[in-house]
Amino acid sequence: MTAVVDRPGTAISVDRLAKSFRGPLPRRGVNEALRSCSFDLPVGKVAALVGANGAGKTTLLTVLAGLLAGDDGKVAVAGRTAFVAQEKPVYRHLTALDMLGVGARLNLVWDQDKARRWLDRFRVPLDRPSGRLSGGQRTQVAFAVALGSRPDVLLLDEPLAELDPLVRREVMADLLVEVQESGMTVVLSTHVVGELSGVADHLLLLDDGRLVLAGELDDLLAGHVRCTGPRAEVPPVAGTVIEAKHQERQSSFLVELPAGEVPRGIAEPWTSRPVNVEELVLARLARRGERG
Ligand SMILES: Nc1ncnc2c1ncn2[C@@H]1O[C@H](COP(=O)(O)OP(=O)(O)OP(=O)(O)O)[C@@H](O)[C@H]1O
Repeated sequence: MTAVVDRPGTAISVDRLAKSFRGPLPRRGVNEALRSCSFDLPVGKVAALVGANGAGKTTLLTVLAGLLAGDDGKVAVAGRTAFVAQEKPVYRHLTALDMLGVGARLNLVWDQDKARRWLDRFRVPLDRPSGRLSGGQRTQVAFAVALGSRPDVLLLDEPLAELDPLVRREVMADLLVEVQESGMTVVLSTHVVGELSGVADHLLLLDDGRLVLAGELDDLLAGHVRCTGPRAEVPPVAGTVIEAKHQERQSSFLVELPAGEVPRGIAEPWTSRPVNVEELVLARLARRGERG
């Protein structure tokens, strides 16, 4: 079971969490979905959980939500959680308003106005059976129910998948307002990495069940640099090469700087520039592909 965080200012604390699934008979191989994952997330932050298909994002969110037990390690969450799962539960005959009624009955704390405002804001038909709502509208119903329960920690599994680009932006902007007003903490898994800037302030990057990046986004970005210069086998700065691209006369490296290193200017003809979240994540994910 998920424990309660006892450190003030920490919303989620995960320490060496491991979770395996057993494959089907007769071979019954073990699938390590999470391998010794550790991170802390402060209260009031928005963390983006990214990783390739099958990296372990849903498994981590499900454990954080208290719906699945880890095999090893510790998980602690401060306060009440709400979980919007990837497959939105559809009670086909219940309308959006019925769903709010269910939310009101199932939750000890319930804010009907907040839930209702979300449905109105995104123009969700209130009295149409859920089975006849679009995928995006069903997502909004799930959001409304989750927000109505006034969670301290909101866990969202690919919430943007069924929303059009404009609505995605509106939903993220409104969620940020909720975070600012309520002090809620959000963890959202997503493949839409290009839209994370200005939304997420923390990044959790899973690679085959391992948490390979975890921390404040600005710190993670500052710990990497892109160097471009004449064709070379190694970059002009110390660190771990995350990505190397070579053309006939030019090389470009994305380098993770040694911990605590302040990036210094590099000698001409090399040039360096900061990396953005999209290229950092894509380079990390591609690295996995190269390793097989
Ligand atoms: N109930 C289960 N039984 C067996 N294996 C499972 C189960 N749930 C997940 N897995 C496996 O655990 C690994 C992690 O799955 P998970 O759903 O957490 O990944 P994900 O990062 O959310 O993927 P996606 O981006 O495709 O949604 C995968 O290899 C998956 O096949």
